[in-house]
Amino acid sequence: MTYLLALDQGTSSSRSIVFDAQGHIVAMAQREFRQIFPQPGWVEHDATEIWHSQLATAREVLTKAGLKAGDIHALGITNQRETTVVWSRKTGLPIYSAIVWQDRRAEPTCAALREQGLTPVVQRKTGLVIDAYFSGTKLKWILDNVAGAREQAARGELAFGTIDSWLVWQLTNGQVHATDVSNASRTMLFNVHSNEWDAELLQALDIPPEVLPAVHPSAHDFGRVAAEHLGGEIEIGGIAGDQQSALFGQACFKAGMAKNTYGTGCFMLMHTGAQFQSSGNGLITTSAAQASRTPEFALEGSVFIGGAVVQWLRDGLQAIKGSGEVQGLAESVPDAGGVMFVPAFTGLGAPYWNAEARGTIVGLTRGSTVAHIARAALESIAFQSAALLLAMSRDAVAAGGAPVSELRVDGGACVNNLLMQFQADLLGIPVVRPKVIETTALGAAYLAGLSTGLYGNLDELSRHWQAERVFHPTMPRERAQELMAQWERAVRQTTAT
Ligand SMILES: Nc1ncnc2c1ncn2[C@@H]1O[C@H](COP(=O)(O)OP(=O)(O)O)[C@@H](O)[C@H]1O
Ligand SMILES: O=P(O)(O)OC[C@H](O)CO
Repeated sequence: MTYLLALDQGTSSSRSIVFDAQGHIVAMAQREFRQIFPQPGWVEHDATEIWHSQLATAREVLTKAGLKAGDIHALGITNQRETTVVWSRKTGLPIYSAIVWQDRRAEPTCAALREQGLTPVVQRKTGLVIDAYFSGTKLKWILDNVAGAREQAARGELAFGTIDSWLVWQLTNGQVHATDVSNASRTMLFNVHSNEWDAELLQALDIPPEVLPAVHPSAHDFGRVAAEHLGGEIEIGGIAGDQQSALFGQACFKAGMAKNTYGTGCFMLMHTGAQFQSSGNGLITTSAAQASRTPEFALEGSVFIGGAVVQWLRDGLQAIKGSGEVQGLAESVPDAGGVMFVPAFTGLGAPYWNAEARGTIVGLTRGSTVAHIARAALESIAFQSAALLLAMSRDAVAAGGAPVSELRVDGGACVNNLLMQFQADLLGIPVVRPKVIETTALGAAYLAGLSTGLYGNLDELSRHWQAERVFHPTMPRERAQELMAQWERAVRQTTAT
Protein backbone atom coordinates (compact mmCIF):
# COMPACT_ATOMS: atom_id res chain seq x y z
CA MET A 1 0.00 0.00 0.00
CA THR A 2 1.08 3.60 -0.65
CA TYR A 3 0.29 6.32 1.88
CA LEU A 4 0.36 10.10 1.98
CA LEU A 5 0.58 12.20 5.13
CA ALA A 6 -1.17 15.58 5.31
CA LEU A 7 -0.40 18.14 8.02
CA ASP A 8 -3.42 20.44 8.39
CA GLN A 9 -2.48 23.37 10.60
CA GLY A 10 -5.77 25.22 11.30
CA THR A 11 -6.72 28.26 13.36
CA SER A 12 -7.96 26.32 16.36
CA SER A 13 -6.19 22.98 16.02
CA SER A 14 -3.33 21.12 14.38
CA ARG A 15 -4.32 17.91 12.64
CA SER A 16 -2.55 15.17 10.77
CA ILE A 17 -4.24 12.69 8.44
CA VAL A 18 -2.87 9.62 6.68
CA PHE A 19 -4.56 8.88 3.35
CA ASP A 20 -4.17 5.88 1.10
CA ALA A 21 -3.41 6.47 -2.58
CA GLN A 22 -7.15 6.46 -3.41
CA GLY A 23 -7.72 9.36 -1.01
CA HIS A 24 -9.41 7.34 1.75
CA ILE A 25 -8.69 8.31 5.35
CA VAL A 26 -6.55 5.73 7.18
CA ALA A 27 -6.03 7.59 10.48
CA MET A 28 -6.34 11.06 11.98
CA ALA A 29 -4.94 12.89 15.02
CA GLN A 30 -5.79 16.35 16.32
CA ARG A 31 -4.60 18.77 19.03
CA GLU A 32 -5.92 22.15 20.04
CA PHE A 33 -3.63 24.98 21.09
CA ARG A 34 -3.96 28.32 22.87
CA GLN A 35 -5.66 31.34 21.40
CA ILE A 36 -4.06 34.49 22.79
CA PHE A 37 -6.02 37.77 22.96
CA PRO A 38 -3.59 40.40 24.34
CA GLN A 39 -5.98 43.29 23.73
CA PRO A 40 -9.25 43.98 21.86
CA GLY A 41 -8.86 43.27 18.14
CA TRP A 42 -5.56 41.40 18.61
CA VAL A 43 -5.28 37.63 18.10
CA GLU A 44 -2.01 35.71 18.51
CA HIS A 45 -0.73 32.15 18.56
CA ASP A 46 2.49 30.81 20.03
CA ALA A 47 4.35 29.64 16.91
CA THR A 48 6.45 27.19 18.92
CA GLU A 49 3.30 25.66 20.42
CA ILE A 50 1.89 25.34 16.89
CA TRP A 51 5.02 23.50 15.76
CA HIS A 52 4.99 21.17 18.77
CA SER A 53 1.27 20.42 18.46
CA GLN A 54 1.65 19.75 14.74
CA LEU A 55 4.62 17.44 15.25
CA ALA A 56 2.81 15.60 18.04
CA THR A 57 -0.20 14.88 15.80
CA ALA A 58 2.07 13.72 12.97
CA ARG A 59 3.78 11.24 15.30
CA GLU A 60 0.45 10.15 16.77
CA VAL A 61 -1.19 9.54 13.41
CA LEU A 62 1.69 7.33 12.27
CA THR A 63 1.32 5.29 15.45
CA LYS A 64 -2.46 5.08 15.04
CA ALA A 65 -2.07 3.92 11.44
CA GLY A 66 0.65 1.45 12.45
CA LEU A 67 3.03 3.02 9.92
CA LYS A 68 6.64 4.18 9.87
CA ALA A 69 8.13 7.20 8.08
CA GLY A 70 9.41 4.82 5.40
CA ASP A 71 5.81 3.77 4.60
CA ILE A 72 4.86 7.35 3.73
CA HIS A 73 5.28 8.18 0.06
CA ALA A 74 5.24 11.97 0.61
CA LEU A 75 3.98 14.66 2.94
CA GLY A 76 1.76 17.67 2.17
CA ILE A 77 1.17 20.77 4.27
CA THR A 78 -1.96 22.90 4.41
CA ASN A 79 -2.42 25.79 6.79
CA GLN A 80 -4.46 28.63 8.21
CA ARG A 81 -3.55 31.42 5.82
CA GLU A 82 -2.14 34.92 6.39
CA THR A 83 -1.00 34.18 9.99
CA THR A 84 2.47 35.71 10.21
CA VAL A 85 5.63 34.45 11.92
CA VAL A 86 9.08 36.10 12.05
CA TRP A 87 11.95 34.05 13.43
CA SER A 88 15.70 34.11 13.83
CA ARG A 89 17.57 32.16 11.16
CA LYS A 90 20.27 31.45 13.75
CA THR A 91 18.19 30.07 16.61
CA GLY A 92 15.03 29.04 14.78
CA LEU A 93 13.04 30.83 17.51
CA PRO A 94 10.23 33.29 16.77
CA ILE A 95 11.00 36.91 17.71
CA TYR A 96 7.31 37.60 18.41
CA SER A 97 4.02 35.68 18.65
CA ALA A 98 2.38 34.59 15.41
CA ILE A 99 -0.08 37.35 14.44
CA VAL A 100 -3.25 35.55 13.41
CA TRP A 101 -5.28 36.36 10.29
CA GLN A 102 -8.18 37.63 12.44
CA ASP A 103 -5.93 40.26 14.10
CA ARG A 104 -6.84 43.88 13.25
CA ARG A 105 -3.82 45.76 14.66
CA ALA A 106 -2.41 46.67 11.24
CA GLU A 107 -5.50 48.68 10.25
CA PRO A 108 -3.73 52.09 10.63
CA THR A 109 -1.04 50.96 8.16
CA CYS A 110 -3.79 49.91 5.77
CA ALA A 111 -5.53 53.27 6.10
CA ALA A 112 -2.24 55.01 5.23
CA LEU A 113 -1.75 52.78 2.17
CA ARG A 114 -5.29 53.57 1.03
CA GLU A 115 -4.61 57.28 1.46
CA GLN A 116 -1.49 56.97 -0.67
CA GLY A 117 -3.82 55.76 -3.45
CA LEU A 118 -2.41 52.22 -3.52
CA THR A 119 -5.80 50.47 -3.71
CA PRO A 120 -5.79 49.99 -7.52
CA VAL A 121 -2.12 48.93 -7.55
CA VAL A 122 -2.72 46.28 -4.86
CA GLN A 123 -5.86 45.09 -6.60
CA ARG A 124 -4.18 44.82 -10.00
CA LYS A 125 -1.00 43.10 -8.78
CA THR A 126 -2.27 40.92 -5.93
CA GLY A 127 -6.03 40.57 -6.53
CA LEU A 128 -6.64 41.72 -2.94
CA VAL A 129 -8.22 44.67 -1.20
CA ILE A 130 -6.00 46.57 1.25
CA ASP A 131 -6.90 44.99 4.59
CA ALA A 132 -5.24 44.08 7.88
CA TYR A 133 -6.35 40.47 7.18
CA PHE A 134 -3.34 39.89 4.90
CA SER A 135 0.23 39.14 6.05
CA GLY A 136 2.20 42.11 4.66
CA THR A 137 1.07 44.73 7.15
CA LYS A 138 1.37 42.24 10.05
CA LEU A 139 4.99 41.62 9.02
CA LYS A 140 5.58 45.38 8.90
CA TRP A 141 4.11 45.70 12.40
CA ILE A 142 6.55 43.11 13.79
CA LEU A 143 9.56 44.75 12.09
CA ASP A 144 8.48 48.18 13.37
CA ASN A 145 7.60 47.14 16.92
CA VAL A 146 10.00 44.41 18.05
CA ALA A 147 13.19 45.98 19.39
CA GLY A 148 16.12 45.51 17.03
CA ALA A 149 14.06 43.65 14.41
CA ARG A 150 14.76 46.04 11.53
CA GLU A 151 18.52 45.95 12.15
CA GLN A 152 18.50 42.16 12.36
CA ALA A 153 16.41 41.94 9.19
CA ALA A 154 18.82 44.24 7.33
CA ARG A 155 21.66 41.89 8.35
CA GLY A 156 19.70 38.97 6.87
CA GLU A 157 19.24 37.32 10.26
CA LEU A 158 15.43 37.11 10.23
CA ALA A 159 13.01 34.97 8.28
CA PHE A 160 9.34 35.72 7.61
CA GLY A 161 6.81 33.07 6.83
CA THR A 162 3.19 32.06 6.90
CA ILE A 163 2.56 28.92 8.94
CA ASP A 164 3.52 26.59 6.07
CA SER A 165 6.99 28.19 5.82
CA TRP A 166 7.40 28.05 9.58
CA LEU A 167 6.59 24.32 9.62
CA VAL A 168 8.87 23.58 6.65
CA TRP A 169 11.72 25.43 8.39
CA GLN A 170 11.23 23.37 11.56
CA LEU A 171 10.67 20.07 9.75
CA THR A 172 13.86 20.53 7.72
CA ASN A 173 15.89 21.83 10.69
CA GLY A 174 16.33 25.23 9.06
CA GLN A 175 17.47 23.86 5.69
CA VAL A 176 14.50 25.22 3.71
CA HIS A 177 12.84 28.64 3.75
CA ALA A 178 10.01 28.40 1.23
CA THR A 179 6.30 28.80 0.60
CA ASP A 180 3.88 28.11 -2.24
CA VAL A 181 2.04 30.52 -4.51
CA SER A 182 -1.35 30.12 -2.79
CA ASN A 183 0.09 31.26 0.56
CA ALA A 184 2.25 33.96 -1.02
CA SER A 185 -0.86 35.37 -2.73
CA ARG A 186 -2.29 36.20 0.72
CA THR A 187 0.56 38.50 1.76
CA MET A 188 -0.33 41.60 -0.32
CA LEU A 189 3.37 41.57 -1.34
CA PHE A 190 3.15 39.06 -4.17
CA ASN A 191 2.53 39.67 -7.84
CA VAL A 192 0.16 36.86 -8.79
CA HIS A 193 0.72 37.39 -12.53
CA SER A 194 4.49 36.91 -12.51
CA ASN A 195 4.48 34.68 -9.38
CA GLU A 196 7.17 36.85 -7.78
CA TRP A 197 7.53 39.15 -4.78
CA ASP A 198 6.69 42.64 -5.96
CA ALA A 199 9.40 45.30 -5.52
CA GLU A 200 6.94 48.22 -5.52
CA LEU A 201 4.75 46.69 -2.81
CA LEU A 202 7.78 45.66 -0.73
CA GLN A 203 8.95 49.24 -0.87
CA ALA A 204 5.51 50.65 -0.02
CA LEU A 205 5.42 48.47 3.12
CA ASP A 206 9.11 48.87 3.87
CA ILE A 207 9.77 45.12 3.81
CA PRO A 208 13.42 44.07 3.28
CA PRO A 209 13.50 41.28 0.64
CA GLU A 210 16.06 39.39 2.77
CA VAL A 211 13.28 38.14 5.08
CA LEU A 212 11.19 36.53 2.33
CA PRO A 213 10.88 32.81 1.56
CA ALA A 214 11.40 31.33 -1.91
CA VAL A 215 8.06 30.79 -3.69
CA HIS A 216 7.32 27.58 -5.59
CA PRO A 217 4.30 25.94 -7.23
CA SER A 218 2.04 24.13 -4.73
CA ALA A 219 3.11 20.71 -6.04
CA HIS A 220 6.90 20.85 -5.68
CA ASP A 221 9.82 19.16 -3.95
CA PHE A 222 10.12 21.42 -0.89
CA GLY A 223 12.81 19.31 0.79
CA ARG A 224 12.85 16.42 3.24
CA VAL A 225 11.67 16.16 6.83
CA ALA A 226 14.77 15.57 8.98
CA ALA A 227 14.83 11.97 10.21
CA GLU A 228 14.75 12.83 13.92
CA HIS A 229 11.21 14.27 13.77
CA LEU A 230 9.20 11.33 12.44
CA GLY A 231 11.69 8.51 12.70
CA GLY A 232 12.86 8.73 9.09
CA GLU A 233 13.06 11.19 6.22
CA ILE A 234 9.91 12.05 4.23
CA GLU A 235 9.71 14.28 1.18
CA ILE A 236 7.58 17.41 1.51
CA GLY A 237 5.87 17.33 -1.87
CA GLY A 238 3.07 19.85 -1.56
CA ILE A 239 1.93 23.02 0.19
CA ALA A 240 -1.26 25.06 -0.12
CA GLY A 241 -3.27 27.50 2.00
CA ASP A 242 -6.23 25.69 3.51
CA GLN A 243 -8.99 27.16 1.33
CA GLN A 244 -7.10 26.65 -1.92
CA SER A 245 -6.18 23.18 -0.70
CA ALA A 246 -9.86 22.39 -0.14
CA LEU A 247 -10.65 23.61 -3.68
CA PHE A 248 -7.95 21.20 -4.91
CA GLY A 249 -9.18 18.35 -2.67
CA GLN A 250 -12.67 18.87 -4.10
CA ALA A 251 -11.13 18.35 -7.56
CA CYS A 252 -12.30 21.82 -8.65
CA PHE A 253 -9.57 22.23 -11.23
CA LYS A 254 -11.47 24.00 -14.02
CA ALA A 255 -12.94 27.47 -14.48
CA GLY A 256 -16.45 27.73 -13.01
CA MET A 257 -16.04 24.88 -10.47
CA ALA A 258 -16.78 26.04 -6.91
CA LYS A 259 -16.65 24.78 -3.34
CA ASN A 260 -17.95 26.12 -0.05
CA THR A 261 -16.43 25.15 3.29
CA TYR A 262 -18.96 25.40 6.15
CA GLY A 263 -16.79 25.85 9.25
CA THR A 264 -16.86 28.53 11.96
CA GLY A 265 -17.06 30.90 9.00
CA CYS A 266 -17.66 29.90 5.40
CA PHE A 267 -15.11 30.20 2.61
CA MET A 268 -16.33 29.94 -0.97
CA LEU A 269 -13.87 29.68 -3.86
CA MET A 270 -14.51 29.40 -7.57
CA HIS A 271 -11.71 28.39 -9.91
CA THR A 272 -11.25 30.78 -12.84
CA GLY A 273 -8.58 28.77 -14.69
CA ALA A 274 -5.58 30.70 -16.01
CA GLN A 275 -7.65 33.87 -16.12
CA PHE A 276 -7.07 36.59 -13.49
CA GLN A 277 -10.57 37.84 -12.98
CA SER A 278 -11.40 40.94 -10.95
CA SER A 279 -14.73 40.87 -9.18
CA GLY A 280 -17.31 43.52 -9.86
CA ASN A 281 -19.24 42.11 -6.90
CA GLY A 282 -17.10 42.42 -3.78
CA LEU A 283 -14.99 39.23 -4.04
CA ILE A 284 -11.20 38.95 -3.98
CA THR A 285 -8.94 37.23 -6.49
CA THR A 286 -6.41 34.73 -5.24
CA SER A 287 -3.89 32.23 -6.61
CA ALA A 288 -5.31 28.73 -6.75
CA ALA A 289 -3.10 25.80 -5.72
CA GLN A 290 -0.82 25.27 -8.70
CA ALA A 291 0.45 21.94 -9.91
CA SER A 292 2.83 23.68 -12.34
CA ARG A 293 4.46 27.10 -12.84
CA THR A 294 1.47 28.39 -14.84
CA PRO A 295 -0.53 30.87 -12.75
CA GLU A 296 -4.05 29.73 -11.91
CA PHE A 297 -6.66 31.77 -10.09
CA ALA A 298 -9.81 31.67 -8.03
CA LEU A 299 -12.41 34.15 -6.84
CA GLU A 300 -13.00 34.02 -3.12
CA GLY A 301 -15.60 35.27 -0.68
CA SER A 302 -15.99 34.64 3.02
CA VAL A 303 -18.81 34.64 5.53
CA PHE A 304 -17.58 35.62 9.02
CA ILE A 305 -20.29 33.85 11.02
CA GLY A 306 -21.23 30.48 9.52
CA GLY A 307 -21.30 27.46 11.85
CA ALA A 308 -20.51 29.96 14.62
CA VAL A 309 -24.19 30.93 14.65
CA VAL A 310 -24.91 27.39 15.85
CA GLN A 311 -22.33 27.89 18.61
CA TRP A 312 -24.20 31.08 19.57
CA LEU A 313 -27.49 29.13 19.73
CA ARG A 314 -25.70 26.74 22.08
CA ASP A 315 -23.62 29.10 24.24
CA GLY A 316 -25.35 32.49 23.92
CA LEU A 317 -29.04 31.65 23.60
CA GLN A 318 -28.61 28.23 25.29
CA ALA A 319 -31.31 26.84 22.99
CA ILE A 320 -29.40 23.59 22.36
CA LYS A 321 -26.81 21.59 24.27
CA GLY A 322 -24.69 20.47 21.31
CA SER A 323 -24.41 21.57 17.67
CA GLY A 324 -25.81 18.21 16.53
CA GLU A 325 -29.18 19.13 18.11
CA VAL A 326 -29.78 22.11 15.86
CA GLN A 327 -31.21 20.11 12.97
CA GLY A 328 -33.86 18.41 15.15
CA LEU A 329 -34.94 21.70 16.70
CA ALA A 330 -35.09 23.46 13.32
CA GLU A 331 -37.02 20.56 11.79
CA SER A 332 -39.65 20.70 14.55
CA VAL A 333 -41.22 23.59 12.60
CA PRO A 334 -42.04 23.45 8.86
CA ASP A 335 -40.23 26.74 8.13
CA ALA A 336 -38.80 29.80 9.86
CA GLY A 337 -42.31 31.33 10.04
CA GLY A 338 -41.16 34.60 8.47
CA VAL A 339 -38.25 35.02 10.92
CA MET A 340 -35.00 36.24 9.34
CA PHE A 341 -31.79 36.14 11.34
CA VAL A 342 -28.73 38.03 10.10
CA PRO A 343 -25.81 36.96 12.34
CA ALA A 344 -23.69 40.06 11.67
CA PHE A 345 -22.01 39.67 15.08
CA THR A 346 -18.71 40.99 13.75
CA GLY A 347 -20.01 42.92 10.75
CA LEU A 348 -20.66 41.35 7.36
CA GLY A 349 -18.03 39.99 4.95
CA ALA A 350 -18.29 39.58 1.18
CA PRO A 351 -20.24 40.67 -0.76
CA TYR A 352 -21.60 43.24 1.72
CA TRP A 353 -18.38 44.42 3.42
CA ASN A 354 -20.10 46.19 6.26
CA ALA A 355 -17.95 46.36 9.39
CA GLU A 356 -20.58 48.30 11.34
CA ALA A 357 -23.48 45.85 10.84
CA ARG A 358 -24.61 43.92 13.91
CA GLY A 359 -26.75 40.81 14.44
CA THR A 360 -30.45 41.30 13.77
CA ILE A 361 -33.56 39.13 14.02
CA VAL A 362 -36.61 40.40 12.12
CA GLY A 363 -40.14 39.11 11.47
CA LEU A 364 -40.91 37.96 15.02
CA THR A 365 -44.61 37.41 15.88
CA ARG A 366 -46.47 36.09 18.95
CA GLY A 367 -46.25 32.67 17.29
CA SER A 368 -42.45 32.69 16.96
CA THR A 369 -40.59 30.09 19.02
CA VAL A 370 -37.00 29.20 19.67
CA ALA A 371 -37.39 26.56 16.94
CA HIS A 372 -38.14 29.29 14.38
CA ILE A 373 -35.07 31.20 15.53
CA ALA A 374 -32.93 28.05 15.29
CA ARG A 375 -34.24 27.40 11.79
CA ALA A 376 -33.62 31.02 10.79
CA ALA A 377 -30.10 30.78 12.25
CA LEU A 378 -29.35 27.71 10.17
CA GLU A 379 -30.89 29.31 7.10
CA SER A 380 -28.69 32.39 7.60
CA ILE A 381 -25.64 30.26 6.78
CA ALA A 382 -27.26 29.33 3.47
CA PHE A 383 -28.46 32.88 2.71
CA GLN A 384 -24.99 34.34 3.23
CA SER A 385 -23.42 31.59 1.09
CA ALA A 386 -26.07 32.10 -1.61
CA ALA A 387 -25.20 35.81 -1.76
CA LEU A 388 -21.57 34.80 -2.39
CA LEU A 389 -22.46 32.30 -5.07
CA LEU A 390 -24.69 34.81 -6.84
CA ALA A 391 -21.78 37.29 -6.82
CA MET A 392 -19.48 34.61 -8.29
CA SER A 393 -21.96 33.64 -10.98
CA ARG A 394 -22.37 37.31 -11.96
CA ASP A 395 -18.59 37.66 -12.19
CA ALA A 396 -18.32 34.44 -14.23
CA VAL A 397 -20.97 35.64 -16.69
CA ALA A 398 -19.36 39.10 -16.93
CA ALA A 399 -16.11 37.36 -17.93
CA GLY A 400 -17.90 35.46 -20.70
CA GLY A 401 -18.36 32.21 -18.78
CA ALA A 402 -21.42 30.39 -17.45
CA PRO A 403 -23.02 30.72 -14.01
CA VAL A 404 -21.88 28.17 -11.41
CA SER A 405 -23.81 24.95 -12.08
CA GLU A 406 -22.95 22.87 -8.99
CA LEU A 407 -21.60 23.61 -5.52
CA ARG A 408 -19.26 21.13 -3.78
CA VAL A 409 -19.40 21.35 0.01
CA ASP A 410 -17.24 20.43 3.01
CA GLY A 411 -16.49 21.59 6.56
CA GLY A 412 -18.04 20.71 9.93
CA ALA A 413 -21.52 22.09 9.25
CA CYS A 414 -22.00 20.35 5.89
CA VAL A 415 -23.15 17.26 7.77
CA ASN A 416 -26.43 19.12 8.36
CA ASN A 417 -28.84 17.79 5.73
CA LEU A 418 -31.49 20.42 6.39
CA LEU A 419 -28.94 23.17 5.78
CA MET A 420 -27.64 21.52 2.61
CA GLN A 421 -31.16 21.02 1.21
CA PHE A 422 -32.07 24.64 1.95
CA GLN A 423 -28.80 25.70 0.28
CA ALA A 424 -29.72 23.78 -2.89
CA ASP A 425 -33.25 25.22 -2.80
CA LEU A 426 -31.99 28.78 -2.54
CA LEU A 427 -29.35 28.36 -5.24
CA GLY A 428 -31.41 26.32 -7.68
CA ILE A 429 -28.39 24.11 -8.43
CA PRO A 430 -27.25 20.76 -6.98
CA VAL A 431 -25.24 20.90 -3.77
CA VAL A 432 -22.86 17.94 -3.66
CA ARG A 433 -21.28 16.48 -0.54
CA PRO A 434 -18.28 14.23 -1.23
CA LYS A 435 -17.50 10.95 0.53
CA VAL A 436 -14.34 12.45 2.02
CA ILE A 437 -15.22 15.80 3.59
CA GLU A 438 -11.65 16.31 4.89
CA THR A 439 -10.92 17.96 1.58
CA THR A 440 -8.45 20.50 3.00
CA ALA A 441 -6.03 17.80 4.12
CA LEU A 442 -6.82 15.72 1.03
CA GLY A 443 -5.81 18.63 -1.23
CA ALA A 444 -2.37 18.79 0.41
CA ALA A 445 -1.97 15.01 0.14
CA TYR A 446 -2.93 15.13 -3.56
CA LEU A 447 -0.38 17.90 -4.22
CA ALA A 448 2.32 15.83 -2.53
CA GLY A 449 1.28 12.77 -4.54
CA LEU A 450 1.36 14.72 -7.80
CA SER A 451 4.84 16.17 -7.35
CA THR A 452 6.27 12.78 -6.45
CA GLY A 453 4.76 10.93 -9.40
CA LEU A 454 2.19 8.91 -7.45
CA TYR A 455 -0.46 10.54 -9.65
CA GLY A 456 0.08 11.22 -13.33
CA ASN A 457 -2.29 14.14 -13.79
CA LEU A 458 -5.33 16.01 -12.50
CA ASP A 459 -7.78 13.79 -14.40
CA GLU A 460 -6.66 10.90 -12.27
CA LEU A 461 -7.52 12.88 -9.14
CA SER A 462 -10.87 13.94 -10.57
CA ARG A 463 -11.72 10.26 -10.92
CA HIS A 464 -11.07 9.70 -7.18
CA TRP A 465 -13.58 12.35 -6.17
CA GLN A 466 -16.88 10.71 -5.27
CA ALA A 467 -20.21 12.19 -4.20
CA GLU A 468 -21.71 10.87 -0.99
CA ARG A 469 -24.98 12.74 -1.45
CA VAL A 470 -26.45 15.19 -3.95
CA PHE A 471 -29.03 17.70 -2.71
CA HIS A 472 -31.26 18.66 -5.64
CA PRO A 473 -33.30 21.87 -5.48
CA THR A 474 -37.00 21.23 -4.95
CA MET A 475 -38.26 24.73 -4.06
CA PRO A 476 -40.00 26.68 -6.85
CA ARG A 477 -37.60 29.38 -8.14
CA GLU A 478 -40.09 32.21 -7.45
CA ARG A 479 -40.24 31.20 -3.79
CA ALA A 480 -36.42 31.08 -3.58
CA GLN A 481 -36.16 34.52 -5.17
CA GLU A 482 -38.78 35.88 -2.77
CA LEU A 483 -36.76 34.51 0.17
CA MET A 484 -33.51 36.03 -1.14
CA ALA A 485 -35.26 39.40 -1.49
CA GLN A 486 -36.54 39.06 2.08
CA TRP A 487 -32.98 38.25 3.22
CA GLU A 488 -31.54 41.31 1.46
CA ARG A 489 -34.17 43.49 3.19
CA ALA A 490 -33.13 42.01 6.54
CA VAL A 491 -29.44 42.68 5.71
CA ARG A 492 -30.30 46.33 5.08
CA GLN A 493 -31.87 46.44 8.54
CA THR A 494 -28.62 45.38 10.23
CA THR A 495 -27.37 48.94 9.84
CA ALA A 496 -30.74 50.71 10.19
CA THR A 497 -30.72 53.04 13.17
N1 LIG B 1 -24.87 19.40 12.78
C1 LIG B 1 -24.43 20.64 12.64
N2 LIG B 1 -25.22 21.58 12.08
C2 LIG B 1 -24.78 22.84 11.88
N3 LIG B 1 -23.57 23.27 12.24
C3 LIG B 1 -22.74 22.40 12.81
C4 LIG B 1 -23.12 21.03 13.03
N4 LIG B 1 -22.07 20.39 13.61
C5 LIG B 1 -21.07 21.32 13.72
N5 LIG B 1 -21.48 22.51 13.26
C6 LIG B 1 -20.71 23.78 13.21
O1 LIG B 1 -19.55 23.57 12.42
C7 LIG B 1 -18.47 24.36 12.90
C8 LIG B 1 -17.22 23.50 13.02
O2 LIG B 1 -16.79 23.13 11.76
P1 LIG B 1 -15.21 22.94 11.45
O3 LIG B 1 -15.10 22.64 9.99
O4 LIG B 1 -14.65 21.96 12.42
O5 LIG B 1 -14.75 24.42 11.76
P2 LIG B 1 -13.33 25.14 11.79
O6 LIG B 1 -12.44 24.43 10.80
O7 LIG B 1 -13.67 26.55 11.38
O8 LIG B 1 -12.84 25.06 13.22
C9 LIG B 1 -18.90 24.92 14.25
O9 LIG B 1 -19.14 26.30 14.12
C10 LIG B 1 -20.19 24.17 14.57
O10 LIG B 1 -21.12 25.00 15.24
O1 LIG C 1 -8.06 27.61 9.87
P1 LIG C 1 -9.37 27.92 9.25
O2 LIG C 1 -10.07 26.76 8.68
O3 LIG C 1 -10.24 28.77 10.16
O4 LIG C 1 -9.08 28.85 7.93
C1 LIG C 1 -8.52 30.10 8.07
C2 LIG C 1 -8.34 30.76 6.71
O5 LIG C 1 -7.31 30.18 5.98
C3 LIG C 1 -8.11 32.22 6.89
O6 LIG C 1 -7.95 32.87 5.66
